[in-house]
Amino acid sequence: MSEPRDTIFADPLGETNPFRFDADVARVFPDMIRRSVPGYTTVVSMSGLLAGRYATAGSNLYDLGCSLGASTLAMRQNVRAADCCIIAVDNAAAMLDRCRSVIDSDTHDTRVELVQADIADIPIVDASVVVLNFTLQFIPLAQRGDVIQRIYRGLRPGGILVLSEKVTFADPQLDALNIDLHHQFKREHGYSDLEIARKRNAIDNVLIPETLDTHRKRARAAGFDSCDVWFQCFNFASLIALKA
Ligand SMILES: C[S@@+](CC[C@H](N)C(=O)[O-])C[C@H]1O[C@@H](n2cnc3c(N)ncnc32)[C@H](O)[C@@H]1O
Ligand SMILES: O=C(O)C(=O)C[C@]1(C(=O)O)C=C[C@@H](O)C=C1
Repeated sequence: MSEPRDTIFADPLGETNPFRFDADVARVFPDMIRRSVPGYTTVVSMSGLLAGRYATAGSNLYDLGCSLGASTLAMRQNVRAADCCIIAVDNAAAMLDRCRSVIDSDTHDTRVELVQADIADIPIVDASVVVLNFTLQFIPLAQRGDVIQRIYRGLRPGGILVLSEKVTFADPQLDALNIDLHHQFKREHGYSDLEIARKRNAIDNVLIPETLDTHRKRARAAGFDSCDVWFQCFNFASLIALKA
């Protein structure tokens, strides 16, 4: 069955309110994110591969900001370690409702728990893998250090954080170029200039991107022994951070 198409910002007379993960967004989310985030499919499937490699028996795996469960499913399909539990967290009821039916129709063995909560509040306990795919960017800047520190503390030694984000560049020319390339990517995936402009306004001050350097420094400050980029396409990147 084909996914419902994202036309949320297509109406020239529509109001542009701040972006929210409501029922309208939840309905079109798979199409929206695939046509909006260069490399999304690769990031999700490689999150699964990494989860398969780092999951240890009896541990928890977290998918923080799970949306409709794409990364949860990728992890579930790859985990071979015994007695693991994937804890998928999102604070948007509309996203979690749809996530529940996605997970219910999947037949892989690893247990999945869905939790409606703010990732700034949930305890991270006995984890081998934590995935934060395109979610930290929505957390207030002042809370981000604490979120990463709690993840570090909740990971077992040998555990991994996968952190994927929209990023900015300190060099203004590179920043402008990458924003432009991202918009070209969206145009080539069928979004009009109007839709691109309206979405840009809607996510302004809602999605706050940072530089890769800021992400690396925050991970180091939280205690991670190694952290660097494993994937990047334009202004979207994914990092791995390792706890020795
Ligand atoms: C871009 S989506 C994440 C995509 C998803 N990780 C995937 O791989 O398909 C961001 C998600 O983060 C959730 N979110 C935003 N702020 C949150 C918070 N403070 N606590 C929990 N979830 C949050 C949103 O509801 C949304 O579902
Ligand atoms: O930056 C943009 O233009 C986006 O559309 C990106 C983005 C994201 O990275 O989360 C923003 C909101 C939606 O969740 C889907 C994609």
